[in-house]
Amino acid sequence: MPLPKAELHLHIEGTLEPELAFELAARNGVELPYADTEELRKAYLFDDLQSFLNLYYSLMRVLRTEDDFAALADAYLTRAAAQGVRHAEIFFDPQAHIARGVPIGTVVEGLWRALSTSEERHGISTRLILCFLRDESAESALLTLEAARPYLDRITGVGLDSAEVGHPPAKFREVYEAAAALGLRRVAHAGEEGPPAYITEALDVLGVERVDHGLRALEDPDLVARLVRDRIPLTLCPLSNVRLRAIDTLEEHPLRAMMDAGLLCTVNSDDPAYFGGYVDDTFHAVREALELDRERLRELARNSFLAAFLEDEEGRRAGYLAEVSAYDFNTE
Ligand SMILES: Nc1ncnc2[nH]cnc12
Ligand SMILES: [Zn+2]
Repeated sequence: MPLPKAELHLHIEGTLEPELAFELAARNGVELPYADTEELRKAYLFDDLQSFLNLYYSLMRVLRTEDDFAALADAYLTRAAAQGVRHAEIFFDPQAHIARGVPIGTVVEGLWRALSTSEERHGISTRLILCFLRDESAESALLTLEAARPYLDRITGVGLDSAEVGHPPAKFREVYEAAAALGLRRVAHAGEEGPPAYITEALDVLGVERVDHGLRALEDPDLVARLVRDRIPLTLCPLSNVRLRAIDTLEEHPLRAMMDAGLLCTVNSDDPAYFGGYVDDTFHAVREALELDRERLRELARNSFLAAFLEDEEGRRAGYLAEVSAYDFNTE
């Protein structure tokens, strides 16, 4: 039995495995520029975030109907359950679908079909987080939030993703203010490739409660002191950082140093179909590479539940935390 954990940084479109991509392509009559799944997998060699995003957006063309989004989410939840995930906060990128003529309603209804039965079918509680694409305009983000209005009872929060450098958080001040006014929680990718100043700006200008990645935080001691003092969680994605060449090797990942600095770190899979592992695979990889002992792993699992948006269900959070405390590593 794997260590119980929450996954807080997971792009549902990044869980599209080659097998499902080909199945949906056939079903929807979409041509893929790869002969088979093996050839597609060979394309998973990235130089940086942008080179990954190019493939990520291109492969999404196979997702067209509610059934497709339901199948995508159900496949993720099935895998996540086997990885010890008890709670998942799932990102989706509506603008990437709307731009292809797939309405946001198709996306949300499809995802919701899988999420609404996730507890009974997979033993996983879920939240949905709508991400704005930061390389699109602020106006487009506002229109997206407007388009999401009929579905807000299913959406817990907003996030910010896609190409980071050159698209600082402040560009999205207005849409984050509107999201806050609608009672939505706020997170943002920051400090993945971009500088630590983007993390500070996401806190100051967007009012984020959690930072996605925050990999470069250690470069700014004042920022670290603030993140520690305010207990702002970071959703780190170590396998992603290596695959997108933000760092050279997993052994050089700052996760251990960040934990030593008192930061509230969590470990997540980001886009597991592309980066070589789901979340428990990631736990195992960092455990080996950074020589983390069992209590460090337990701390990461505990942090994942502390950082989760479970304020409306504190009893559930307490139950998950008790599962972590009681976990016996000998049953792994
Ligand atoms: N790691 C990542 N960074 C930014 N945007 C993303 N979209 C999907 N994965 C992403
Ligand atoms: Zn991400």
